[in-house]
Amino acid sequence: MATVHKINEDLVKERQKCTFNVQELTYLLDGGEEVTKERREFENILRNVKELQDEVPEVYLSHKERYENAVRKTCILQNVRNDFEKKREVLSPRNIFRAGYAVIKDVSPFFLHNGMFVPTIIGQGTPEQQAEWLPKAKAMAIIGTYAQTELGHGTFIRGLETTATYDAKTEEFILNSPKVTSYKWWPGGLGTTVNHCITVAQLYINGKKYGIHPFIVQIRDLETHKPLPGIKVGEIGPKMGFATANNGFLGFQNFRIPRKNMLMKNAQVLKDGTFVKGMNEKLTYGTMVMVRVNIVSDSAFHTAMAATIAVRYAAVRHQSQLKAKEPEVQIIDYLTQQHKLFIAIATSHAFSNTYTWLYQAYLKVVEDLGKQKQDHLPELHALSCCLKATSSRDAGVIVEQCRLACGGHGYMASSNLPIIYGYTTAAITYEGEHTVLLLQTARYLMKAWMSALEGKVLAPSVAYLVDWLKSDKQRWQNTPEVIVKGFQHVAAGKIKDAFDAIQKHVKAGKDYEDAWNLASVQLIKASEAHSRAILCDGYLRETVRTSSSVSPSLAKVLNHLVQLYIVYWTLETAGDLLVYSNIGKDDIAVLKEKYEELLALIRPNAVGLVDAFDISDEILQSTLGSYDGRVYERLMEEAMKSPLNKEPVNQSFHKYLKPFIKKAKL
Ligand SMILES: CCCCC/C=C\C/C=C\C/C=C\CCC(=O)SCCNC(=O)CCNC(=O)[C@H](O)C(C)(C)COP(=O)(O)OP(=O)(O)OC[C@H]1O[C@@H](n2cnc3c(N)ncnc32)[C@H](O)[C@@H]1OP(=O)(O)O
Ligand SMILES: Cc1cc2nc3c(=O)[nH]c(=O)nc-3n(C[C@H](O)[C@H](O)[C@H](O)COP(=O)(O)OP(=O)(O)OC[C@H]3O[C@@H](n4cnc5c(N)ncnc54)[C@H](O)[C@@H]3O)c2cc1C
Repeated sequence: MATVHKINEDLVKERQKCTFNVQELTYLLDGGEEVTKERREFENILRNVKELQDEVPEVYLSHKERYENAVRKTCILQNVRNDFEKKREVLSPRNIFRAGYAVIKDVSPFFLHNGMFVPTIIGQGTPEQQAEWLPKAKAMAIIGTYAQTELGHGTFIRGLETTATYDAKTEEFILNSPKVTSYKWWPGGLGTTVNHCITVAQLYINGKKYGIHPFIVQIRDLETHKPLPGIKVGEIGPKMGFATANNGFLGFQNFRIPRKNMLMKNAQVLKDGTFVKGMNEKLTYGTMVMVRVNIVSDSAFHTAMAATIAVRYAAVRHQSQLKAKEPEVQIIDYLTQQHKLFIAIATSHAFSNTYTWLYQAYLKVVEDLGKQKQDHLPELHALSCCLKATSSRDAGVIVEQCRLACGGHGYMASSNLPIIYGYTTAAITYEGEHTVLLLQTARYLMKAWMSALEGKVLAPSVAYLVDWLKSDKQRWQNTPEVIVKGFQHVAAGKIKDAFDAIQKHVKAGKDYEDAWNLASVQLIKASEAHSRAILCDGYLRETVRTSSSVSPSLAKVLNHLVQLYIVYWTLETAGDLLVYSNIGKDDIAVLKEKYEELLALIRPNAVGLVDAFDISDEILQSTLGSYDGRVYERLMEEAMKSPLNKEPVNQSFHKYLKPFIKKAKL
């Protein structure tokens, strides 16, 4: 039987101080009591699977052992999931994603199978193609990944070099990687795990290029797992994080696949080689839009994990005295510590709220596309790009801030903050590099600005541009609603400035593309400001909406958090607000005080708020952040697992140190 330890006394006191019902907030964050129950039930089953317990912490395993252990555990996880889903509902993707952490500790080699392979078959395949591959993929009789990026190109996907040349005689495509730069590079699981992949390649018919399209390709023998003839596949080696994701490379040499393997929901190649264009060629990029939306949810979760670790640790940790002769204080009582940590809690809420409405917008566009309507696609693309970019970047900054807030112990692998950081920082690059995605949104914003100048009706997310053009700047008030308007004014002002900068360069004789490049620093700043306005506006609106359906005590805390988020960003961007809105120096002084008041209001609820994220110790995997707060004991227990502590004298002493010291003495 597992030993039950006493909960740290500081944490007990913190939990007694909490003014709201933690469970109520957990249900709200999960999307309902049923979802929480389902999640807890599944996590509980996993907790009791003996084979999933690691005897040796993963950090001490070799690269190869770590991967093999991850595959072993992923297969067990999948079987447990299948059994669970046979008896009950299909688990929600978010619950699967969370539970995965309790098992893999890092990134699963099956991540891309569930994250992109299956969704691409659904999003890009015809009903016949779905009928052929989906049952096998869902049951994991075939395992796949999404192979788009190449050594030479990740961002500019129109420049991909893998070719798929149609041979009408045999009704096949011939796949080739003409140069080293054409090799696929990065896809998760591709190294040694998957036997199939979605390959994105340039389509050629009768010598004519038809752009990039997705193909479903079997790359390994299903029985022997050996690469099929014409396939060169392998793993790309160690990275900053993603240790067990098994990212790989892939090259093709005259590799033939049947015509039906081109995913043809959007564009088709008929038997005789006729190319049938789709409604919009950018629909081929559909899986990326979906994943960008999901990354907002991932960012919320990673921020919640880091906040849970750092807030609990800050409640347990005592260091220095505030006043002489008084005991050392809990570090959470330093205002600077609250400044580092409470924004982490609020940010996670901001992203969760944003994901809720963004995901609904995504579903609406998918529904519309089914009816051949694509009016809202450009707006969704612009929103998913800037919100993916901003949420992943903010999450990266916050996770690092939480690590720093844990002092030296935050640097320990056993704090789990390094792994969480490895994950969050990767998300800033993958699925569309940060700057590149901000520039995609900027492209949309420039068009929106032009439409606003022409007096056209704009999509809801940019409608503030019309208001800004029509009205004088609103009289400043330090209310959340007026501050959000202020953020919109900053965005509108920066959008106008970037637009004018482009025009200035064009008037001076530059090509539009060069003018764009010359204005691009301003363009990304405009995009960031737009993103912040969207985040604050959406978070505020969602909080107002949910507040009416929760208990008054919880509504009050949610209100403190949203205010903290808005005031924090007001103070962070005060310079911009002074330039573009009616805020005055005195308003900023008042908001500084307001911010300090909010920190004080949140302080008694800090531990309750992170408890409400309901991240189990098995998922958190942190010596610093466990529910019971046994920080020092756990640090020592984990240190004792080091192989270097298994023998009193390491052999290197006899081999190297002893002769070295002897020589030094002479
Ligand atoms: C809830 C639980 C979650 C669990 C898991 C969640 C997630 C995790 C899963 C997996 C993630 C793990 C690993 C990541 C895997 C990858 O990284 S896969 C590879 C991703 N690669 C990229 O993202 C590449 C980025 N590049 C691009 O997207 C494009 O090249 C580009 C930058 C957009 C440019 O494309 P281009 O064709 O050159 O277009 P151009 O800039 O010329 O624009 C033309 C018009 O097209 C519009 N447009 C562009 N993209 C889209 C789109 N996706 N949808 C709709 N429209 C689009 C663009 O706005 C332009 O419109 P105009 O009207 O002409 O202005
Ligand atoms: C952990 C991880 C997992 C991944 N998994 C997968 C996967 O499963 N499948 C897959 O296909 N891919 C995957 N990728 C690849 C990933 O999608 C690409 O790395 C990403 O899209 C960025 O492309 P790139 O590497 O070509 O960067 P580059 O485009 O070369 O970026 C380098 C620099 O150039 C700048 N830059 C590039 N173009 C422009 C421009 N137009 N304007 C201004 N600046 C520009 C960028 O801002 C950046 O600073 C993964 C990557 C990582 C790190």
